[in-house]
Amino acid sequence: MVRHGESTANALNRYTGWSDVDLTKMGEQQAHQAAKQLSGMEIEHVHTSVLKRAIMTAYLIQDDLNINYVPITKTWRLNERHYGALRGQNKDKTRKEYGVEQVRLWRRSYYTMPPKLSKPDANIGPYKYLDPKVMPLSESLFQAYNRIIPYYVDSIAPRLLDGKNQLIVAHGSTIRALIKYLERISDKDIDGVEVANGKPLIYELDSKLEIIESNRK
Ligand SMILES: O=C(O)[C@@H](CO)OP(=O)(O)O
Repeated sequence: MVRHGESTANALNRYTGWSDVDLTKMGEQQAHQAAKQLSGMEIEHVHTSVLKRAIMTAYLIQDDLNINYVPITKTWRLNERHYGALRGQNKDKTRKEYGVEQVRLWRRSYYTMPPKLSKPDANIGPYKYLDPKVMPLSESLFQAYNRIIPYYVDSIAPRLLDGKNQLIVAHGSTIRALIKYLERISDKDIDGVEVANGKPLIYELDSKLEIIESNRK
């Protein structure tokens, strides 16, 4: 699992969520670094979100590994957690306005929802055929988990059971949800888990999809 490289919003310290922002030059370099760490692994399927910071990271990694031919699935289910009305705001500014503890809860608690949008985003582009009823106004990690894990169960686990290594290029909270599921981390303890840009988390699983080894500290 790889979190996308640094985005323009990360560089400006802004809440991002479903905003579709580009990678910075540093973000592209982080993707190349990630590819170096993955070299030698036989990857048979790539999964990413419908957000271009993850898609571009995936493409750069595929290109460096010379596995451009490997099928890639882009799904809204792997999108970052939706940051609601915080989207686009500067994180330090919100700390000053709402306090450090409130911001910590919005960013890292499992059940806290960020303030909602007044109406959902338009059903256009990658969301054109997505049931409007599931377009979020904002999401807690719990809500994001409930859309992410069915994708893991339906589309990633069957290929793992078939012995296939797969690359998931996604987002901080998407990957936190997957870590929570794979490592059975409690609702409380997940608030201490951080995921760095462009640093592959490699899990080796047994035939029951339990972890044999991982490089996550
Ligand atoms: O803004 C976001 O969408 C995420 C990831 O960059 O930020 P945070 O780490 O604050 O959840």
